[in-house]
Amino acid sequence: MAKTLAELRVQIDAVDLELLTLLNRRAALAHAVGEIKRLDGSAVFRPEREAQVIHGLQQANNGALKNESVAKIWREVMSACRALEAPQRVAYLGPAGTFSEEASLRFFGSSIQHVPCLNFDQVFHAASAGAAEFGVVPVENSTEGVVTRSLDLLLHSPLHIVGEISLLVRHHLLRSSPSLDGIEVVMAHPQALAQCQTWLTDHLPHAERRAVSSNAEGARLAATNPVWAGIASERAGSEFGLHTAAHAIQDDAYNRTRFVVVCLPSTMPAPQASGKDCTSLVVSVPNRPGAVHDMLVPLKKHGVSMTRFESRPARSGQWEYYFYIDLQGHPSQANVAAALADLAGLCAFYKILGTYPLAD
Ligand SMILES: O=C(O)C(=O)C[C@]1(C(=O)O)C=C[C@@H](O)C=C1
Repeated sequence: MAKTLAELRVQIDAVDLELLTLLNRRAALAHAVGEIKRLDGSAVFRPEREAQVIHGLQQANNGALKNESVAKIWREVMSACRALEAPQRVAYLGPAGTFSEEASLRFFGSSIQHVPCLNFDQVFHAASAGAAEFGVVPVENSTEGVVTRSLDLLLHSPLHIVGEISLLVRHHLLRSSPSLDGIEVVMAHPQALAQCQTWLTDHLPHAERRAVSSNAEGARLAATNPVWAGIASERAGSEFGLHTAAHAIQDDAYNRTRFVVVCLPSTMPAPQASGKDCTSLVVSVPNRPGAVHDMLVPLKKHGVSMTRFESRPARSGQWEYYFYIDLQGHPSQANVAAALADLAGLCAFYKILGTYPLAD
């Protein structure tokens, strides 16, 4: 005979108690690992080990749970275990409710200490000066292109890139009422205003577009005045008790932002090869005919794919540029190492920004 709801719940309660005992046993083991790491001064956060754990469990999974759920559950379990080893402080553009916060939670799980910052400069400063172990900043958006300030900060920073996250970014028009009537000012980060400009021209042609330090800050301000609106995430809307006056107003339905995770090499060394890696670097070449072409020759010669090539002014007043390059692969691969060595020999300036596993 089928079991009753009450009987099934009794069984669930028993399984939960077993799970709790097991999770606490796991937490105690992680705590012991943390002691070893504290004594030898090695990094607490080991993304490659976490990826291995999840992969192993997904291979072993033959139950009803989807592999995607297995990954989500263990990411959180390991986030909680990591926090027992040592609290991991993560700096990002705040306040609460920004996409940078969402990217941080996606990468580290929810057991982090939040260090919300006023701008990207502060994020870099927090992670370099020891106020946070890690920083998370956007570097490019599929609609608007590069986030120039992040690239400029990476150039001279002692921080290196140890990971990336790609987020589907849906912007909503948020305000204290659910209609579009009477909106005089729309506030958001300049990147979000740019990502929604066609919608704003079509639907709110007379509203002033006001740039503020973050989308969540725009949402916070929108809650203080009925003729103001903000462009931000659903999370920011609920954080500040706002209505969604228009959903998904970004001009491109597939609008994505790529974030990178940065830290001091002493906090965490470059991740080992995962099999699907990216190496980011910034270079400059002497200002002479063919120099940019020559720079790409080593990549072709050693069969290394370039997935990104951006230029930024060198600010010398001489029309000189820094080139930001993403390569597929890890320097532990012979062809990547050879291409990098050849490239370094051609460049007036050469800096590896980091090597890290590609986002899923
Ligand atoms: O294996 C380790 O190095 C651990 O610290 C344990 C653990 C885990 O919970 O499994 C926690 C944090 C690390 O990022 C990787 C894995």
